[in-house]
Parts: sequence; structure tokens; C-alpha cells
Amino acid sequence: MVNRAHHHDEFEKNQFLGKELQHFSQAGFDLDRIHIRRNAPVASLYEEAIMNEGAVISSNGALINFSGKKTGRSPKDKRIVFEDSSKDEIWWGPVNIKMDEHTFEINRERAIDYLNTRDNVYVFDGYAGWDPKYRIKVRVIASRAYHALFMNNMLIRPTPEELADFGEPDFIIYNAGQFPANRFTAGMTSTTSVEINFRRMEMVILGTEYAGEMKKGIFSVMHYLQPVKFGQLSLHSSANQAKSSEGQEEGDVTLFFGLSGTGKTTLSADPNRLLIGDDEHVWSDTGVFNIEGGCYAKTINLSADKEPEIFGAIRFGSILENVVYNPADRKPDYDDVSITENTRCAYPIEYIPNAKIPCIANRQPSNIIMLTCDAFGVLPPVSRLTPEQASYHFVAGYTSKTPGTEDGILEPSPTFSTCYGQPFIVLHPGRYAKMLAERMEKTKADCWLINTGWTGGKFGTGKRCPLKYTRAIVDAIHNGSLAKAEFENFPIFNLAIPKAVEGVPSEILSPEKVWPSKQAFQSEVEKLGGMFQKAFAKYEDAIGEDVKNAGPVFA
Ligand SMILES: Nc1ncnc2c1ncn2[C@@H]1O[C@H](COP(=O)(O)OP(=O)(O)O)[C@@H](O)[C@H]1O
Ligand SMILES: C=C(OP(=O)(O)O)C(=O)O
Ligand SMILES: [Mn+2]
Repeated sequence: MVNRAHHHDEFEKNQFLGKELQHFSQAGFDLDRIHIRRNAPVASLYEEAIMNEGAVISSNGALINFSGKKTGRSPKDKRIVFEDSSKDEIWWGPVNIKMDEHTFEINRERAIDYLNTRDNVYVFDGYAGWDPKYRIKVRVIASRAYHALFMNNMLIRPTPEELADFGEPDFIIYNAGQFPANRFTAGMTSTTSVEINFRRMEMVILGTEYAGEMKKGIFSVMHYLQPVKFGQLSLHSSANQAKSSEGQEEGDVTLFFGLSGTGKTTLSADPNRLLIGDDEHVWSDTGVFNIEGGCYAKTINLSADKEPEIFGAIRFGSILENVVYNPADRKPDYDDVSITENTRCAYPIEYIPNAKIPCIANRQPSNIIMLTCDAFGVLPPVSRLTPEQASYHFVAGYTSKTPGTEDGILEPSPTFSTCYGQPFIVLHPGRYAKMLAERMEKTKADCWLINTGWTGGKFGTGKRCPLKYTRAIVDAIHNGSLAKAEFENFPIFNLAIPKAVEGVPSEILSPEKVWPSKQAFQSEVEKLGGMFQKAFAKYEDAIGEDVKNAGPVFA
């Protein structure tokens, strides 16, 4: 137990109102034993993470934490409870594995029993969703100060008044990640378990301390609630908005879709634009809003030079995860991947200088950008999509998995991750695709496919499209010049490739020209086209003919 000054103790106890405490005893918390610390000050979470969890303060002021054995998500251990209120809505399958209600009860009890053995139990109450019409109140209950601080950064932080009136949460996370699941419990296949129960509106985490499970867990909840309860479209995307500068139309909104590692966070942090959010959004009837109150950036090879906004956001209050530091001066070494390639920083969104607070735009998007990280080096750095092609690519979700974000992924591996976020969707992909198509049709947004991955050859031979060129492409979309470009056809996929983009060498725009041999290129394009067809076939029945016809066509 930390030897805190007495007045700190009293202050923090008073953060909880009597009525709130009742919820905890009803849930089985032993209030005579444990000390509940609700929305504790960031500084005190620092202290306790340092004293009890091996965290250290880095030279930039951020808190470096370690998540233990699991340094990425565990998709094979993520389950949804099979129960009457939600069972007919859920897309059961590899990403939404069934769990019975009884097993959930056992794991929930196990989590609470473990939390009852602690001196301190950390609670964070906050919101998910910046639009008050569609937001939910989330309570996180965790055994580690690190996890409370992480969600302090990632959820929307309530004002003191909102906290005083918080009342009952809409959703609760029980995070006992330090304690394993019991392998003799029916349905458990490992010591890790991440599970959501939509009847109880609860999530239980056992056997993984990777903090990203919590933020992506809430995202799954929103992927259920937004379409089903609110009729709104949740998306794995970042979003930003034009300031009144540089030929951009003031206020125009761009969505960047993409699986992990494709560039949502990097490209949405743009000095010329206001950041709405880096990862989870809802395209509502009235505009776009962020689900989160913070960002979760990758820090692998991070430099102040290439990514100044993100680099500058790493300071007091930010959480660095699994980042190696130099003991002599406590400087983080972002090039060191000896713990994992999935090193991260979680910071409150206002740490980005151009953040738009509240993170909401009462305006429909003008540009939809689909980010793909092509490990085959076949797709062009940028192409223009028809609305049908945009729907096709959204459903196919072609990209690569980034090393480290999921347990067991060691190098960029090609995948078809439907909706550019298969691990997080809860309903059939066709339902999100239909809502997206309706919204694109209504707003007539321009659609683009950007390959932030390899160009001119496969992973291992070609090279990743330099960030400065991708940024130049995004600038050309935003200043309207790309829409006016001359286009040529990209074979088989029938994508429109611009012949020139300001700031980008023309020869890289057409992959055919950078590939060592025309024949090798042709055969890789065909191979990839075939992979698309096979991946799309799974969803064909739920998607219209016009969209199906927008995919690769072999002469
Ligand atoms: N052309 C590029 N476009 C975007 N990111 C790039 C590019 N080349 C390299 N990167 C790197 O790839 C990573 C993209 O990660 P990030 O923006 O966090 O993706 P996401 O938010 O979609 O998970 C960053 O580490 C970034 O520095
Ligand atoms: C946090 C994740 O993704 P992203 O990089 O998209 O934030 C993740 O996939 O666990
Ligand atoms: Mn991201």
C-alpha cells in the first residue's frame, strides 16, 4: 500500500458518492478491503504505476509502461456472449466467437474476485462518442493504474460536474488482465479471454494486459450500438477538417479508412487541418464525430522530423507502451523493437496542436480515402474510385497486417479485413457497407484509394511509399487539384490513376513503370485480382450486382 499523505486519501475517497458505491457492493466488490480510486489525478496514477507496476517517467514526461507477455491484441481469444437480446444481430464467425452466458458469469466473477485481492482498484468513468445524442457512459474498473490512465486518455474525459452527475454507466469494463482465465472453464482455449456481453453491457478481460483491448473493445460495442440502437454508421477511420487556408475549402471533412498500420493516425495529424480523431468515428445523419478522447499512435521509428505533431504529443500525461529507453538519460528509443514492433503512445487528443474540440463536425464528408498497405507492391500510390468501387474495396478490405498488432503476426502479411476493420465489426459487413453506400450516394463525396504500402515490388524487394509522397497526395486531394488531374487506366482493377501529382515523381504513380519486369508485374496484378475475387465471394450475396462488378475483371 502506498504511503500517501492523509489529505490525498480523503480527497480521493470523496470522489465517490455514496450511491455510486452501492453499485460496487452489488457487483460483489469488497468495499471493506479495497480502496476504490475513481478518476484519480493523472499525477497519482503516475506515482502508483511507478511504485507498483514497474513504470518509469521518460525524459519527455510521458509514463513508460509495460504490458507484460501480450504486446498486441489477441483476436483468437475475443468472444461475444450468445444471448437473446443480440444473438440475431451478430455476425457469428471467426471474429465474433460465441461464448455462453454461464461462462461469462464465471469469468466475470473471477475478475471481480481478483480485483478484491488488490489494495487499490482503479475506476475511470468517461464517455464514448462526442455527439451527446449518440454517446454512452463507460466505466472502466481495473487492477492497474496504467490501465486507468490509458482509458483516461482514450475515453472522453468528463468535466467535474459531469462526473458528479455521472450516475449509472451504460457499459462497464472489468479489467483483471493480470490474472489468467482458468483453462478448465468450458469454452476457454487459453489463459487469455476478452469478452463482451450485450445483455449485461459488460466486458471482462483476463490474461492480457495489452491496453489496446479496452479501446478496441469499446469500438466493438459502438459497432453494435451505433447501427442497431441509433441507426448511425461506425467506421474504423480517422477524420480531419480543413482550416481556412491553402486553397482548401474551409470546413471540408475527410475520412481515412484503414486497418491498423495503414496510416490513419499519421496522415490525419496534418498541420494544415483540424484533427477530429485518429481511429474510431461515426458518420451520423448530421456529420462526423469521434468516439474517443485520445489517440493511440504507433511509435516505431518515430521522429520529430517526419511526424512532429505526434512526437510533440508525447509528454506529461501520455502513456508510452513497451518502449525501450536508455537508462542513462531516460530517453525513449523508438527504433528499438526488442520488446515489440507494436510500441505505442496514448495521449489525450488535445495534445495535438490542431485538435478540434469538441471532436465533431456538423458537416458531411467531402473526401473518403481508403488506405491500404499493399505488401505485393502492385497497387498504385493513389487512384480514384467510383462509388461502386469504393463499396467494393470497403467490403473486400485488402491490406496487410502490421507486425505486432495481433499476437503471432511477425511480418507484413496480406489480408482481406472486411470494412478495413474485421476484428472490430459485430454485424454482417453488408450492413455497414449498405449504410456507407447510402451515405456516399447522398453526399457525393469523392473516393480515393491510397496505397501507403509497397510500390514497385513485393515486401522484401520494393520499398514502402515514402511518407512525404503520401502526404503530397493527400494535400493534392485536399486542395482540389487531384480531382482535376488527367487519369489513365490501371489494368484488371480498372482504377483511375492520375498522370501527375504535385510533389510526387510521376514515375512512381504507375506501378507498371517501376516494376523490374512488365511480365512479373502483370502476373502479380492477376494474382492479386484473383485473391480479391475469392475474398469478395464470401459477401457477394449481401451486396448488389453493381458493386460486385466494380471489382477486378480479367480480359
Ligand atoms: N507512406 C506512408 N503513409 C503512412 N504511414 C507511413 C508511410 N510510410 C511509413 N509509414 C509509417 O507507418 C505507420 C502508420 O501507422 P499509423 O498511422 O499508426 O496507422 P493506423 O493509425 O492506421 O494504425 C507509422 O509508423 C508511419 O510512420
Ligand atoms: C490499436 C489498433 O489499431 P490502430 O493501429 O488502427 O489503432 C489495433 O489494431 O489493435
Ligand atoms: Mn492509429
